[in-house]
Amino acid sequence: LVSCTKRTKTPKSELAVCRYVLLLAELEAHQDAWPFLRPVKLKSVPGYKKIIKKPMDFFTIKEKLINNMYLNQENFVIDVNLVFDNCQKFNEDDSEIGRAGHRMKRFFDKRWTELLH
Ligand SMILES: Cc1ncccc1N[C@@H](C)c1ccc2c(c1)OCCCO2
Repeated sequence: LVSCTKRTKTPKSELAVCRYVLLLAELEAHQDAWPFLRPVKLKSVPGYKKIIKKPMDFFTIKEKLINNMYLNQENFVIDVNLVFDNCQKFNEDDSEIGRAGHRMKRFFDKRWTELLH
């Protein structure tokens, strides 16, 4: 993972990267994270490729984080929210995956706010 001590950035964005790394680790460890840990296999989920224009998952977010592809915090939050928006679009609210998505979104929103203060 990104070494939080690497002095390649201004201290402010360095702290931000540590915040994302921490938060992402919490998301991945959450008991309801199972549908979101890896990219959806488009061949094993009929309709997903057609309906979801921009697939996203926690592993892909981690890779982007490690490759320093989040130049500002907005892009990190945009990708995390993409995971949950895709989930709401494809899954019924009253379904296993739909409910997991709502719980994960609530958890993320809470932790994101806490980490900002
Ligand atoms: C987030 C999401 N949204 C819509 C569909 C799937 C997913 N997640 C993927 C990883 C998944 C979860 C459960 C699955 C599945 C695949 O394989 C097909 C068989 C049933 O079990």
